[in-house]
Amino acid sequence: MIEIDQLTKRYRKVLAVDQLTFTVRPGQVTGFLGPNGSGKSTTLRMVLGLARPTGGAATIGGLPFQQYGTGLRHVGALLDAGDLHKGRTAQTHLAGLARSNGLPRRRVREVLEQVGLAEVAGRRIGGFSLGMRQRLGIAGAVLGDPPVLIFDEPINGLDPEGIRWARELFRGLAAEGRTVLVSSHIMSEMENTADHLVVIGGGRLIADEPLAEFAARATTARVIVRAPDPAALAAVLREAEPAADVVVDGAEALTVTGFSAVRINELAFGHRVRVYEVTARGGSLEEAFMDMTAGSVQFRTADIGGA
Ligand SMILES: Nc1ncnc2c1ncn2[C@@H]1O[C@H](COP(=O)(O)OP(=O)(O)OP(=O)(O)O)[C@@H](O)[C@H]1O
Repeated sequence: MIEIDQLTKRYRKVLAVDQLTFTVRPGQVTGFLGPNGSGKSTTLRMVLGLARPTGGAATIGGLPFQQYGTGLRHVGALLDAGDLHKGRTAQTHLAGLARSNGLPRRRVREVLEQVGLAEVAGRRIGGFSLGMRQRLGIAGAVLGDPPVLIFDEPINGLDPEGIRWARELFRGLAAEGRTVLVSSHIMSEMENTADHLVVIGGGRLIADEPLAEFAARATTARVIVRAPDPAALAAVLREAEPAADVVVDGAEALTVTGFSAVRINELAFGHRVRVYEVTARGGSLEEAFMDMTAGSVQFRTADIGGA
């Protein structure tokens, strides 16, 4: 279990993490989501004792990370796949980690097989693709067979086959009862991977809930209606269902949540209100995530032009 309690990190003017509180439980994959610059890496670095919190605390199994002696037996992590000694081979890199963490040498061969790098074990890391480096980083994380695993953007650079492999690996590790925390800035990467979601924006907690609950909310069907007199139709719908969400969108359109397209048609017909078109739309998780974090996105596309 990873417990994050009022965790805060300030870098001069930037409040990177702002009183963040959440718990990562064993036996499931927790997706840690947020747009670029939302504070995911900073949070993970604090959990791993690589950055000192300005306030609050992060503990793993009730203790700060620094109190675990041979770290890799307790917590495995992939932080930055680029941060590897390029002159070493995959084999020597992992052998070094095994030695410094008091792990049996046979684990090196086992994890190289597990991540699909056995055949390139003797090649220098400098010649590895980003996907191969991610696999090597994942190998390092699982080397000590730890009960807690943290992966920062592990899907980055993997091809579709690699993504499927990583997803199954994470799910398998969770099914063995381990605590698995996986960060990403892309919702769709988490859709078939995570059981639970923690969403942050601007260093603050935005959502902490099972993926199924997030999905149920996100995919609530909206119905778009085109009608010559949308206000008249809105009045009919609001009278029929005061709790429904009815928004007049311009001169000839309505967006309605809480009614089926069929019911809207029937109500309109019953009240002799004319409609041109009734279209049902299911929202995607990606859309819901973007809506949810819109207020906190640091680098908007429009800013890039430098206007
Ligand atoms: N060492 C540092 N010094 C100063 N500011 C920093 C430092 N590390 C991170 N920041 C700032 O803190 C904020 C959060 O950054 P962080 O890397 O944690 O976000 P992230 O969610 O991991 O983003 P990404 O998805 O782009 O990796 C950003 O504004 C970043 O510029």
